[in-house]
Amino acid sequence: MTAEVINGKELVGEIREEIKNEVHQLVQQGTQPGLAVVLVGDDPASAVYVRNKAKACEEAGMYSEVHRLPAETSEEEVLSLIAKLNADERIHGILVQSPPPKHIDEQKVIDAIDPSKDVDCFHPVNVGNLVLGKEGFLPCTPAGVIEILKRKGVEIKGKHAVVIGRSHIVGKPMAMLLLREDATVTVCHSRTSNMAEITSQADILVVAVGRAKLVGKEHVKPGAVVIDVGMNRDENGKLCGDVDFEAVKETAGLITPVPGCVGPMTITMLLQNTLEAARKTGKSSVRV
Ligand SMILES: Nc1nc(=O)c2c([nH]1)NC[C@@H]1CN(c3ccc(C(=O)N[C@@H](CCC(=O)O)C(=O)O)cc3)C=[N+]21
Repeated sequence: MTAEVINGKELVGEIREEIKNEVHQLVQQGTQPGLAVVLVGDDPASAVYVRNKAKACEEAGMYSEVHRLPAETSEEEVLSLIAKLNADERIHGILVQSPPPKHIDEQKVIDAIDPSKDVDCFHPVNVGNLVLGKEGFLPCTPAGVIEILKRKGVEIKGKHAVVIGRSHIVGKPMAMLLLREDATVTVCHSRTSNMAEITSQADILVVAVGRAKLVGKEHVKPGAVVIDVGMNRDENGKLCGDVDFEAVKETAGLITPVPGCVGPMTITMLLQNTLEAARKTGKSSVRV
């Protein structure tokens, strides 16, 4: 058996087209959704992501601004920029690229973001609402994974979903979202023993660890849906996920490629959240 490889470009293109139409309508009502991205330091990978986010905003008809701050910027200066963006009526979404340089307390910066502008869904208020199942922003990468599953017609309810990884950004909120969709959820991590035994029971396997080729054929039940959130460089400097794609492709039923699926879908969910934030705050933006 050979897996169907999900065409991420097609999926993402479809959703971005929908978002673009909704942005257009909102602009006609007098509000242009606006996103501010804050990048502290000069990590080259972060610079690429930030550029991709700004470009996606523009293509969707949104306003975007990128604040590039030198690596030695003080925590105080970042906090004062956040305060300015919180008060800026043109800005509906604020994202501080993670991770910041070590001298900056990331949690402190996140706590300073107005929760109604926290399009990453990293603020404790939004994380709390997510866990309680209340309305609010959904974290971009996990929300993107759910979107992929739904658009591909994968049933989640009653299925065994296994998440590998327990980060605050992906693993934990991913488990929460799958639970909200009525999956039976197991979370594996670096201290899990007999991981293959557990993951090979999964109907849906989401891998978010950050280690190239961690997941092989022995980890995957024949016919399972495998979602690869990893973003690594292999020995030749080529982008690759956490899943040994060539091996697992033979076993899985449905699989996501890296690059070209979860990454662009994450950015799409960021656009979605920014649009929602603009809708909620209503009339405060640029008048056209
Ligand atoms: N506050 C914050 N929010 C984030 O959402 C956030 C962050 N910090 N820090 C870093 C991670 C990483 N991340 C990616 C998003 C898109 C791609 C993406 O589009 N990847 C392309 C490839 C891009 C390339 O060529 O390098 C793909 O998978 O096809 C990758 C990585 C968001 N993150």
